[in-house]
Amino acid sequence: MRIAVLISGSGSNLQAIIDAVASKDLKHVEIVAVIADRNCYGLERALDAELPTWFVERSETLSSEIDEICENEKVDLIVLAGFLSILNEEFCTKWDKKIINLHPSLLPKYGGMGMYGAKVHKAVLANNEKESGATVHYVSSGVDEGEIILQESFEIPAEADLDWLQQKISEVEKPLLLKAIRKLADKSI
Ligand SMILES: Nc1nc2c(c(=O)[nH]1)N[C@@H](CN(C=O)c1ccc(C(=O)N[C@@H](CCC(=O)O)C(=O)O)cc1)CN2
Ligand SMILES: NCC(=O)N[C@@H]1O[C@H](COP(=O)([O-])[O-])[C@@H](O)[C@H]1O
Repeated sequence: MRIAVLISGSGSNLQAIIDAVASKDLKHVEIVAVIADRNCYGLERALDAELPTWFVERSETLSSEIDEICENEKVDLIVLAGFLSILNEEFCTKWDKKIINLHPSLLPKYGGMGMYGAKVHKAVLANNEKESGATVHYVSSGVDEGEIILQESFEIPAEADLDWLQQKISEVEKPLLLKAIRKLADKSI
């Protein structure tokens, strides 16, 4: 399965995919494109791994530029791994059930516009939630509204702070994302 990974940040989840492919923990998967919408450390990770990499500026044409790359590279699955631009309706319709997103909460809670990165963790802690987790879902035109593929939850201890939650989410979401990609890759054989 030919995958494109879309990033906007440090790329630790991209690195998890890179490492899983290299170690054959993720079989029948090839990263054929890494696409960033801003300068970010994830780009360095992609270049270090000598992966085909694109930088697409945030603009009205972002979705169509990403579409062209994914068409040209014959992408089978688009993985949003910390990607922070909203893909337009035309793109989401065309690539329906071929785009997945990793989100750092138990959707439908703490999803939608404005809910990304530490903003999610701060909201979860502010509401004194007793559990949280990560979600992998199909991407639809609405933000974080697509069909859920997999979720992994954990209890939040009373003494948990932002650092604890960020670390716990980071630990939980990487195997969850790999499990989702593996599930879709196995289906595609
Ligand atoms: N059409 C869709 N596009 C995207 C989805 C989606 O479900 N449907 N998921 C997001 C990822 N995401 C949460 O998982 C998310 C990303 C960004 C935002 C947000 O509020 N973004 C801000 C800008 C942030 C920035 O560029 O620094 C905004 O658009 O104003 C919310 C949720 C990826 N795309
Ligand atoms: N709403 C989307 C969102 O918040 N995604 C989150 O961004 C981080 C990216 O980390 P990374 O760049 O190190 O992979 C991850 O925690 C991911 O769940």
